[in-house]
Amino acid sequence: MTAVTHRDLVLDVTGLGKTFHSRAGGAHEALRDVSFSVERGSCLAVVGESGSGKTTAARIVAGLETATEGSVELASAGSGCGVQMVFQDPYGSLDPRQAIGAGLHELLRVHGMRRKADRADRVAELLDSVGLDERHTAHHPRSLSGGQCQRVAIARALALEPTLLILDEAVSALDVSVQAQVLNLLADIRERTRITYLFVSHDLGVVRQVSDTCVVLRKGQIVEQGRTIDVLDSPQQPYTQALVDAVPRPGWQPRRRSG
Ligand SMILES: Nc1ncnc2c1ncn2[C@@H]1O[C@H](COP(=O)(O)OP(=O)(O)OP(=O)(O)O)[C@@H](O)[C@H]1O
Repeated sequence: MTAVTHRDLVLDVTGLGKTFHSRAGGAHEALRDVSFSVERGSCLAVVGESGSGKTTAARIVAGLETATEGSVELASAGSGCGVQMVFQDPYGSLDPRQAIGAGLHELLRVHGMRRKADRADRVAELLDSVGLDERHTAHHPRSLSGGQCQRVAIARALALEPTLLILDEAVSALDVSVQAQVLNLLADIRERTRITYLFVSHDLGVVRQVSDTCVVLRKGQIVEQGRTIDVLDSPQQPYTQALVDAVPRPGWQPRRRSG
């Protein structure tokens, strides 16, 4: 048995900085000196309030945005494709004109799977891995629920066997019960495949459930990082404490106004 050693990092981000420049000549520093790493098979959550820089950090790691400073090192992917990303809007990430099965076939074909029979096997396997089946291949996105669409988006991301899967508010648009199903699915996939997750979320309840470690961003800078359970159970910084306090706990009642 090989233990996950400290050196078995899938992602190592060092000193990341990003400044956006507007046409009018203004500058906005979205990230400053952000460093974190993720061990193979683990899940790192990036948390923080709206505008703290979570998506910018994720997009830089995915190669969709360039950093102004710093470096992103990603473990080599073997036969897979490195990084894939799943976004918040399940419908927006799928082609509305294409049936689910045809979309997956095309994706696999473009990535070099020539034989139709091989693709059909892989499509069945991928749908099965996200709790869908043959019946869903003929569906178009609009005839699926939000949760089913997000499962398809995850299947498409997994099709390319990424080393790292970035989930940017990937369950935020779903109802709580559907959210729980997709989170369980992500946990199952991680157990089966040892895939690594970078999980961007403003929802600390979800973050507590899915992640091993977390990074707390505020105005583009890391204010706290460590094991999720430690950070959320005993936050060292007032900002983190305020985020934790904002999460309703079991038994929480909305305050009623008297009179
Ligand atoms: N392309 C861009 N051009 C200019 N400013 C940008 C751009 N993208 C993001 N920003 C700014 O950078 C800051 C960080 O944005 P980012 O989307 O990374 O935050 P976030 O934490 O993901 O927020 P949210 O949860 O609302 O998506 C914000 O002030 C945002 O307005």
